[in-house]
Amino acid sequence: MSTVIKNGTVVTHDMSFEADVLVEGETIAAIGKNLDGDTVLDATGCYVMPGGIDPHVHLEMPFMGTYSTDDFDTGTRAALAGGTTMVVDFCLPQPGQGLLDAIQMWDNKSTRAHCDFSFHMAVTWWGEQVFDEMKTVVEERGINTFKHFMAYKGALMVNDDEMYASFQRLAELGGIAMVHAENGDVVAELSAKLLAEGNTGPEAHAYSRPSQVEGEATNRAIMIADMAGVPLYVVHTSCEESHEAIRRARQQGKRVWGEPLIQHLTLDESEYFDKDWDHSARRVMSPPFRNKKHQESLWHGLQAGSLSVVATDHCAFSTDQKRYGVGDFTKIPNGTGGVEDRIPLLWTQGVGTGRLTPEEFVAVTSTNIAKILNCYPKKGAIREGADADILVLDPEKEKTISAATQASAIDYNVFEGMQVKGLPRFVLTRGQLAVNDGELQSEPGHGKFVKRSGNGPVNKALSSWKELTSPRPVERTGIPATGV
Ligand SMILES: NC(=O)NCCC(=O)O
Ligand SMILES: [Zn+2]
Ligand SMILES: [Zn+2]
Repeated sequence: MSTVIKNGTVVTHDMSFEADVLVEGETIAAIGKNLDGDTVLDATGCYVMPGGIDPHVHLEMPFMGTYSTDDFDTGTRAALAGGTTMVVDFCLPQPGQGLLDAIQMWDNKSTRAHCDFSFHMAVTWWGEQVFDEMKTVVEERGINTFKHFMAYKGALMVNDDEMYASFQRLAELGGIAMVHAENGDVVAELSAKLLAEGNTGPEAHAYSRPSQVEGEATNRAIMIADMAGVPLYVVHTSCEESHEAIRRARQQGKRVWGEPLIQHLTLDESEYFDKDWDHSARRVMSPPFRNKKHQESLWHGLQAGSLSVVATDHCAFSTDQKRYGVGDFTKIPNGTGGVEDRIPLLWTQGVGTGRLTPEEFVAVTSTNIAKILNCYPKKGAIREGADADILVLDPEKEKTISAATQASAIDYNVFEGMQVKGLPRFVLTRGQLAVNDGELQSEPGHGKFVKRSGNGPVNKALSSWKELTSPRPVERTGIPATGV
């Protein structure tokens, strides 16, 4: 069975051109003029691009005494509805739990995925078992990215010595370090002080996490990664201080990437000052939404290339779950949804305004992260042999975002009421039609795990450079006799 997508404009990260795309089975078989197939999808007036990759989601995440509501079934369905064809979740070992054990749990959770997925591993504690199992995780399980939480003290947070040890191990294994960069000690102090002063509402969540805590932690992680000789990926970069650290590091030749979220690009801190407790609590996430100055900085970073990827950190809690924090903002489960809305919102507010070109849009929603994760060109590419993960985006199709019509399982949407122009006409996941003329028809269980080997091109380059520039003893002649 073959499918041909006809009459569209193919957009890749570096060029656009008119061509048909032929899909045979699960992969792209040909790109060219006048192609034929068993099924014809008409892409007249549309852009044909690599399906979105969201490298930061938490599906059924155990967190703050509950589990995030969207699981691999509803979450990946929502992804496809919004033009995303691959998501990457985080395996979170409990303190003392082995990494391979945690992967087993995530394998069990992900059997109903509608689109392809992969995992990052989180290093939530440190010991010999973690050190040993990291090798198996990279070399046998195909996970080359390891996240470190510098926040959530007393829960997921690791300290600098643990982070440095883990980063060094990753450098040996050809892995990539990831960080949630917020100074967890300072956040804990500020939170306790705010609560003691009677600041209990959701706005205090934002007060407890000023941009300095993120800027400081980002700088610290960059320096530790540089000393360990490992590439670094900074998740949910939300502010100028953090962006500035990443920008500077990249200008110095350090291998660092920054990931802004669609939420931070389009929503701001005024959400926390709403008189409705539920409205504000639903938008509690870490880092919190910032002011317009920070927002502009993130857009500029995407334009300049100092920020590389737009993600969502999709971690959707229902209103009832958010209410665990009535009377104490530190108990509001942190997280917001976005996986379904990232592509239409970024197209509308990025390409629609002229901030981004269509090619830059493809780069930051798909191709850049496929390269970073070392699964390019299987993913993130429209080219022969690539997986047929394809988004046909109709730039004229519009909607108003509403919880009433979303695929996500939660009872609200943080983007409620926002107008978007640029929606999927068709979405293919490994050749299977998941969105047909705007209608979702995906299947649970279709999604497969994507293995990603270590030692990608950036790891190889960085380790060569570190080897070349490593400290060496000076060869000397005429060493004086000891002076005693
Ligand atoms: N971001 C957030 O608030 N929740 C999800 C967990 C994390 O990524 O920190
Ligand atoms: Zn985080
Ligand atoms: Zn996250």
